[in-house]
Amino acid sequence: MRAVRMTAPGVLEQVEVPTPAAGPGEVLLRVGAVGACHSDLHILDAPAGLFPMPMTLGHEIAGTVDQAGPGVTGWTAGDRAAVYGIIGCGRCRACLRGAENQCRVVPVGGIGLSRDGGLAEHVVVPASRLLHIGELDLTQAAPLTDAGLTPYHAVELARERLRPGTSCVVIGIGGLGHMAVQILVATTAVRIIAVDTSVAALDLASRMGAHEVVQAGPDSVDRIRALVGPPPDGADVVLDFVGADPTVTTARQVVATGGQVLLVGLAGGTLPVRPVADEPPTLPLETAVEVPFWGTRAELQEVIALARAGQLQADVQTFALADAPEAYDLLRRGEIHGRAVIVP
Ligand SMILES: NC(=O)c1ccc[n+]([C@@H]2O[C@H](COP(=O)([O-])OP(=O)(O)OC[C@H]3O[C@@H](n4cnc5c(N)ncnc54)[C@H](O)[C@@H]3O)[C@@H](O)[C@H]2O)c1
Ligand SMILES: [Zn+2]
Repeated sequence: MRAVRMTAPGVLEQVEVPTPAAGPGEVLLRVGAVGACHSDLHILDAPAGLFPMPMTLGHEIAGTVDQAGPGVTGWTAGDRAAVYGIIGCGRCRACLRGAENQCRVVPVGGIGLSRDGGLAEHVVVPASRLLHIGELDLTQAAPLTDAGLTPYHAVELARERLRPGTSCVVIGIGGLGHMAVQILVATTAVRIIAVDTSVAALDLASRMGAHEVVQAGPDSVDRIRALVGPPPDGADVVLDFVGADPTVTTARQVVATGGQVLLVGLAGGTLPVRPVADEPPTLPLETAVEVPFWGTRAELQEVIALARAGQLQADVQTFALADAPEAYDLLRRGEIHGRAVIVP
């Protein structure tokens, strides 16, 4: 079969590999759609040794069951499914309460992270990772599994503060951010302020229901404060889907006293958390800082339900498998709006 693999650090190429077979408890899936996540770029850029190599990338997968391995019940050939990408140990305290995204044994275990992913004609996944998608299109279902699930989980973590009448600043309106805006619209009554460097991304944010948009630049802190109020007032919640120095700095300067910053983006920024020693403090008093990672299977089921109810729809741009390297180049240059989805 054809697969797009990371063959060396930074190198993504289409190669021929043997079609895998489903082992006990596993399912062979014919891949229908795979989202191109910015995390794949971080994986490509990571130093050798952090991730298996060569490895087929792609952790945002939807497809059709081709073959169920020995012992699999409940799934048969032809069933359509979305794939929950995390594979925890299944035995630690976190996994046992369903928080496989906090597994303490396999911290970043998953499909396309620690084993071959979905940028291929087929992928083998544990049957326990499959979720039914009803009538949803595979190109719509795939982005739900990360671009939908991760912001949904972040919003769940912030639920306590996202009361009616509060404000939420969403930084980075890309694959995850444009889903975050819709999730906030569908599940809260907060005022949504979208921030991005790109005008096209801000247009997308407005279409998705953001109440105000701010183009990121030297004056973004002042412009956001003009909307949410100056310290000690500010945004009740900041969702940072970039995580670079300029965005984490913005986040800590616009978050309200008693507010919450959720650092989702992995762009290597540093967020100093030393409220007592600093003068003035790096973060307002009583600020919560969280570092969400992906989400739980139960949350993915809710995300799928939200999409089936017509309240969450990825803005998708599709590419053939052979064009996956081009899709990632465009993503790196900031020229993908919404989510690039590869259709093998
Ligand atoms: N924590 C997790 O579980 C998790 C899961 C998935 C992705 N991620 C990470 O989240 C980040 C976003 O992923 P994505 O796939 O949505 O990426 P994306 O490339 O689709 O979107 C990024 C957006 O951020 C905007 N942006 C870039 N620099 C900016 C700046 N300085 N100020 C404001 N906006 C800026 C871009 O214009 C773009 O719209 C990545 O770092 C990714 O690795 C984390
Ligand atoms: Zn575990």
